[in-house]
Amino acid sequence: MACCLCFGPGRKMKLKDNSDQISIRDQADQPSSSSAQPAATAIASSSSQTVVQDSARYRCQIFSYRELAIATNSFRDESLIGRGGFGAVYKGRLNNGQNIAVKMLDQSGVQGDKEFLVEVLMLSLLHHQNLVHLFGYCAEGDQRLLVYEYMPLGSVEDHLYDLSDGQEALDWNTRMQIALGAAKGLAFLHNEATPAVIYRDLKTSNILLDHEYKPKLSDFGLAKFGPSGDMSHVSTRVMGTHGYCAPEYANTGKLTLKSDIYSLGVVMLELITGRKALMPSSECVGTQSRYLVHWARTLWLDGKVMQIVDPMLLTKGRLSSIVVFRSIEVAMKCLTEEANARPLISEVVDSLRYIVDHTMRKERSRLRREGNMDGAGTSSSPDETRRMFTVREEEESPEEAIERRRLVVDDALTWAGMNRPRGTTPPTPSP
Ligand SMILES: Nc1ncnc2c1ncn2[C@@H]1O[C@H](COP(=O)(O)OP(=O)(O)OP(=O)(O)O)[C@@H](O)[C@H]1O
Repeated sequence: MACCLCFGPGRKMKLKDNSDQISIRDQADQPSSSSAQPAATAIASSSSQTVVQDSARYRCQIFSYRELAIATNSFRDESLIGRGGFGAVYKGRLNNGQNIAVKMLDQSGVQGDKEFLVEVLMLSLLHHQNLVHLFGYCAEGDQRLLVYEYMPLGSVEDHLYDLSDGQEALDWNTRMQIALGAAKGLAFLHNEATPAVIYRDLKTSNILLDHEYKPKLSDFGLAKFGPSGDMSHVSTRVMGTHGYCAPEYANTGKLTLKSDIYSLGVVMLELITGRKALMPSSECVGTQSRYLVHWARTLWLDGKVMQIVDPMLLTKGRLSSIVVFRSIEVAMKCLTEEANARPLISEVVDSLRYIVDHTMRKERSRLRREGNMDGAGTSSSPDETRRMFTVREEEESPEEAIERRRLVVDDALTWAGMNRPRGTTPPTPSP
């Protein structure tokens, strides 16, 4: 395979990969590494003979191995911040003071080279506030390294499971903001890139957080261009992560944008439940399956909404039943078995925006009622929170009460019409 990066005049950038073309809006930030050389000249991959050619508008920079060794203190263990399927990840600092994360490919062979190249190509072209920024790469001899902006709060996974002593659980609002940011990143890939990009590996360990918990998608090594022309899907070898793969993709290898929507539904469930996509068997009593999706769906269909919610959230302040109900419903729609019935990413973004706005409105009106702006974020006891979980009508303004009833009726109708399996009753929030 030979592919080259080339950019035409004006604000559009184009990628040619044989006959395929991608054009996206150029929203790139200037890379801040002064030590890196200017634009790419060539990546020659021994196995695939892939070549990335130079261009004035190609923002990705080449780093020397020596430069990155200096930045990471010779890749010492103290600089190691994580390890994934691609290889080890190190924290480093460039000469200009810029913090970086350096991923070192330890997987030799065609797959590793391919993922390296796809990552460079995709992230060189795709720039959005919810995608991690790739500063550049190093391809010297057999060495393959990727240089990213450093994300100080690590991955979302690091904040959901196995918390260290004293580590605070994420509150509801932050979790929903993370879901919204991840959905916006996906919306950019699905709707702004032409042809669309299927991310293919959405999971909590691939959503990184900046210092304000703003989420950014990382790891584009498995990303694919979406179907072109009349094609409804891309056929490909099934790759991804257990627990996140859409059923039709896992079973047939047919990949569509809706496969990403399914994975987003799984991520939302993880944020809401605080449970892993593939649960330890000790946690899934009552279902035969270790899949979080099956566990949550069983409770949802039984109307046991409260049991789905992460108990840690109940210690972190008030939750509105409408908002919780709505968010689980959005996740469940994303997780519909029939791919075509899943929502578009734009619809998910709208729903999540509503959830985030509604949560903030509720919090503001609570603070106003209490006349205590300093009370923001104060914890209540689990019992108190449980008591407040179901919003009492007298606490609502008349408009909120009307809105709440309208939502519940909408939901019941939606469920009765679309999702409800025969013989089950539509779920209602349990007290
Ligand atoms: N840009 C970054 N800034 C800060 N930490 C990072 C960055 N990139 C990766 N990490 C850390 O390194 C860990 C490993 O990341 P990596 O993307 O290599 O693997 P993964 O996504 O966890 O797993 P897999 O490769 O199997 O999908 C992450 O969980 C994260 O904690």
